[in-house]
Amino acid sequence: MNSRHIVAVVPAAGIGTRMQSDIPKQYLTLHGKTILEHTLERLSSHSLVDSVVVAIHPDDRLFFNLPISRHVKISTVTGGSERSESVSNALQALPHDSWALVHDAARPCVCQKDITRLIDTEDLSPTIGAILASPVSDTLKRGSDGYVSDTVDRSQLWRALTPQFFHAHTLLNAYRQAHLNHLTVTDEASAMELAGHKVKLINGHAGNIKITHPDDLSLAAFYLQQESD
Ligand SMILES: Nc1ccn([C@@H]2O[C@H](COP(=O)(O)OP(=O)(O)OP(=O)(O)O)[C@@H](O)[C@H]2O)c(=O)n1
Ligand SMILES: C[C@](O)(CO)[C@H](O)COP(=O)(O)O
Repeated sequence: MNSRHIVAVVPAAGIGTRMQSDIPKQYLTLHGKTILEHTLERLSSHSLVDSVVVAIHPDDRLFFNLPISRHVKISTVTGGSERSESVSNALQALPHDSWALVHDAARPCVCQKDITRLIDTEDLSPTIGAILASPVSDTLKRGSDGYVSDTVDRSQLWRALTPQFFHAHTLLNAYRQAHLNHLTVTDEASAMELAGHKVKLINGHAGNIKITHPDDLSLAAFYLQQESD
């Protein structure tokens, strides 16, 4: 039984440059709902999630038109110029001793079973967290000037997914330390690793894709359909 106070932190303040769309990708529609609505519905409906804090762009005029923006569990903070800043802004708003379940708005296909397995990971502590991840199954090449320079041993490589689950105050301090050291981190685990903490790898559903490029939309639509079947 989980006695922790768990807050889902949703970085949703990006502008989706790589999607090349007229609006930020989290507001594109799949199966009649925005990507952000799909994501927030899955997090806010999870029985182990006590509340949700969404980091939205300062100029975002779309979020509060969504009915889910009025969900009793959901509140917002202003995002920053980088994902790490958006997450840090949300972490500062959390009650002391919360646990942060950080999940990209751009990952609407996350399944509830994976969220439960991540939260229920054994032996977590303020200095030991856990992330969903997927083992690499392709042969990986390092490239230089358009040619293969070498083949990377994939046997111990994983793709980091989200959610990533950490003690909120420890994670905030880790992000602050990375920022003070001018280190760019692209996920919560990187900040925690740099701070010398441990991160458990929890095998997650490969369909939990991050919608980044236009081609990802049809794949996400497929995986969303699988969940609703
Ligand atoms: N300053 C930022 C940048 C990103 N994000 C969020 O972090 C998640 C993962 O980032 P990414 O996929 O890179 O989204 P964008 O930054 O919007 O995409 P791009 O890099 O193509 O602009 C997304 O849900 C995005 O909204 C955020 O909250 N604040
Ligand atoms: C957090 C993340 O989704 C883990 O794979 C990834 O690092 C986000 O990267 P992005 O460039 O901000 O999309």
